[in-house]
Formats: sequence, structure tokens, C-alpha cells
Amino acid sequence: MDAVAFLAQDNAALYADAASRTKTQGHFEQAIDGIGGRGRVRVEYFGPLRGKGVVAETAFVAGDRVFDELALFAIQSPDNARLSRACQKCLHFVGSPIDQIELMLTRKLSAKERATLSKTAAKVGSLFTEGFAKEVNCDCGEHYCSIECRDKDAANGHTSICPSANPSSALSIAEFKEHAINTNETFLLALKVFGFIASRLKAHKNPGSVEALEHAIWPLRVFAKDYWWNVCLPNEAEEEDPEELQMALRTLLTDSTALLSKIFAHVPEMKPVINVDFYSLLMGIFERNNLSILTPSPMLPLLEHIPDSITEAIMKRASEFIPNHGHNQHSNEHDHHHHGEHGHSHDHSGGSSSNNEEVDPFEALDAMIAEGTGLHTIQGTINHSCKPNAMVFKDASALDGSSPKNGDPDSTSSSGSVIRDGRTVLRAVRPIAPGEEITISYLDEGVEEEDMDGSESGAEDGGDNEKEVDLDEKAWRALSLKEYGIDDCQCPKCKQ
Ligand SMILES: C[S@@+](CC[C@H](N)C(=O)[O-])C[C@H]1O[C@@H](n2cnc3c(N)ncnc32)[C@H](O)[C@@H]1O
Repeated sequence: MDAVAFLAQDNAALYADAASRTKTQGHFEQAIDGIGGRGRVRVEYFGPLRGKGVVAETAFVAGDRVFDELALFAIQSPDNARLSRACQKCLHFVGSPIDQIELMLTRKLSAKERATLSKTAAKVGSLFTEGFAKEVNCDCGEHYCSIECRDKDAANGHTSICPSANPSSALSIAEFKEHAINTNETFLLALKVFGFIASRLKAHKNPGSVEALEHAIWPLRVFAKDYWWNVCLPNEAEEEDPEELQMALRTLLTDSTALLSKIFAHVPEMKPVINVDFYSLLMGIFERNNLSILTPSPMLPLLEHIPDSITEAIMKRASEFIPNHGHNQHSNEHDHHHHGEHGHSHDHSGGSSSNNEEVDPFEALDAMIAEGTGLHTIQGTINHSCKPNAMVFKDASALDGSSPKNGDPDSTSSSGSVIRDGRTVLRAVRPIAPGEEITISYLDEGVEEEDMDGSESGAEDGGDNEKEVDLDEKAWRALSLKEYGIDDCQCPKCKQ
């Protein structure tokens, strides 16, 4: 079977026979062992209508952290990287507040400013360095928050796409990245995945074999997928022509594939995966399963302690990165897992508000996060429900709006330390019994506050007016869900 056909296989193949089922289960069990959490979950196959899903093995009460998961692959948005220096594996902030301020202001601080900040450091004590990790660099300049993250990234494929480790491809890598930044940043995530495949192929005892190819692709095969041009729906409000959109996506992929083939010109075993169809499936996987990730800035609690002149300059600069909605339309940031945020997406397209309008300090602060996109094995397997029992948060503090505190068990990762990286946190929003499927809402409506205590939402059992609203809402939901590959929602609310 060729690489495209192998990657294209769906759940039916993953659960076709006892051997396939064992392999699939083993894959997910290993991934579950690697995530942190209060309880235990499993992945189950429900049949062709809603595919796989995640099921609770232990009971959870509303507010419980079900698990937290670091992305299998993650990228920091390039625009965001101009404002926040974060680990290229997990988005933990690196360096020091001084480095961070210099990055934000795009200039070195004066000796006087440094002296003032030293006084601040002495005054606030450990708060000054909290949330920053010592920077560890790869030879190519890519920065990480620890040797562990650097080495994990290297093993996960960075070595195959690192300009220092592959000097003959350095120019092609730079060209590829430039094209991605100018067209679609998600191609940068794809490059990481191609690096992952290359590293797995090279590490195999027989790199050119079909067996090696299938082994290399396997961890991607488990995700829900379709071709990119089938997944991206035309924007009806802008009367986008479906054929034109398909053509545009194909052209974009053809160009990116050509650049990719130059990077891997010296790796013959990569040939089967470097083609537009394979790439299109990969982009379709991202589109269906991507999760935006973020780390709140450790600069936020410091702002009130540092000199006003510096704070003001930071806010001014940050305001240039305030989200510009409508930019990067097909960047597959559909934000369908964007819950627990502040009611808007974090599309920091950079330089978007160069006018002289008053800066909303809250929006400016919001732009100070480290932000990116990632692919998560378990999170990506959670199905949608219109009445979900769980919700994804980007950081442990998001549930109650407070900042993570040392020693608060709800703000800590499974290892016991405060969560300072971009791992996503899944929390129960109502009681979940063992054996019950864990679901989230893919739609921006999220979960009503009153749902948190497990009480029923009043909308369905209200008067006539509310019924009308409910009908409209149902139609809206059905339409919105199409964007997420759901034509006939199988959740209990829709099936009742
Ligand atoms: C993020 S994946 C979830 C895992 C997926 N079920 C699988 O088998 O890999 C999203 C896809 O799952 C399916 N799905 C999720 N929620 C669904 C629902 N409520 N009804 C029907 N299909 C659903 C759709 O095919 C959707 O495109």
C-alpha cells in the first residue's frame, strides 16, 4: 500500500481485526500514559457515525481536571514569536524579564533602565523570575526551556529539519519557512511532521521498506482526516467560489511541496510522502484536530512593579499585535477548541493596528501570551457534544480567572509543578461517571456558567419564545458543525 492510501485509511481499518485493534489500543494507551491527570481515560471506537472518542475510566466531578496534555507537535505563531520568547517545543517562556522587555521593545535597555529593574527584582523577589526558564539553544538557534525539551524535539524530528544538522538543506529550509510565513503558517507545523517522519524512517532498521514507511506514518494515521480541499469550506458570506478555493489550495500545496522536496532531496526514503495528496491529508488532519495553544505571559504580574515608562512602551508595542480578525483565512485555525478564553480568538497577525486609536490595555495584555498551534493525540480524539461534560482550557488558571499559585493542586501539572507551558487542560464541567464518553463543544458557545454545577440548561424546557430560539439555535449549530466535519451530530442533545 502506498503512503497516501495508508495515511488515508479511516477508523474501520484501525479496528478491522484483532491485530489492528491491539495496535491501535496500544498506541492510545501509550499516549494516555504520557498525559497528566487526576483520573484515567481510554479511547474507544463507537462505529462509523462518530468514530473514536474518549471515555472516562474513573469518576469526575464538575471542576475536576480530567487531564492535561502537551502537543505531539507544536509551533509558535511567527508573529507571536516577535513578542514572546518561548520554548519551541512547549511554549514555556524562556530568558528573563529583561530579555522579554528587550524583545518587546526591539531595543536594548539603557544602563539606567537596567538599574531600575534590578531594584524591582530585589523588591518583588522570586516573582521577577517566576515563569521564565533558562534558555537552552539548538545549534541552529531554535530555543527551548530545558535540555529535556530540546532533546525531545530533536528526537521527535527536529534533527531532520534543523539547518545546522543538515547544512546542505539550510537554504531550502529557510525558503520553505519564508513561503509558509507568507502564505499559511500551518505549513510550519507540517514541516515538523515531515521531520518526524524522516527521523522515524532513518531510525528504522530497513529505512526504504514499506514496513518502515508504515511505522513512520502510523502515529498520524490515527487522526480523523480528509483532504485539505474537502475540509476547507468556502466562505459563503464572502460568496467564495468553491472551485476557485480548491484551485487556490492546490496551488499553495503544490508550491509548498516543491520546496519540501528540495529539503529532503538527499533522503530518498522520504519520496513516497512528498507529494500533494499526502500533504493535503496532513493539512486535513490539522484542520480537523488542531488545537490553538497558549501560555500566559509571566510579565503580567510584573507590570505593576516596573517603571511606568517601560510598562507604557510595552503596552504600546503589544497593541500592535492585537488580533486582526479575518486575516489568514485558511490557516486552519478554526478555533473550534477555543474554550476558556476571553471571548475572542488569538489571531495575532502583527502590525495590524498601526493607527493611533486608544489602546485597550486588556487587549494589549491579551496579546502578550505565547501563542501557537498544536496537534494532540488524546485531545484530538474528543468528540463534540452540544451539551458537553468537559471543556478545554489553555492554562490551569483559566477556569476561575486567577493566576496559578504555588502549591494549588489545580494549577499544577501531574509532576506537581505549576503549569507554565502551553499544555491544554481538560476539565469536567459536570459530573462524569466511569464508562461515560467525555465530550467538549467545538462551537464558540462553550458551556453556560450554570452548567458548571451539573444542573440542566433551561433553554429547552422554557416557554414558546424560548422554543423558537432553540429551533434557530439548532439550525445554527447544524450549520456551524459542518465546518468541523459533522453533518449529522450524534451527541445526546441532538439525538434526543
Ligand atoms: C477531533 S475529531 C474527534 C475524534 C474522531 N471521532 C475520530 O474518530 O478520530 C473530529 C471528528 O469526529 C467526528 N465527530 C466528532 N463529534 C461528533 C458528533 N457529535 N457527531 C458526529 N461526528 C462527530 C467528526 O467526524 C469530526 O470531524
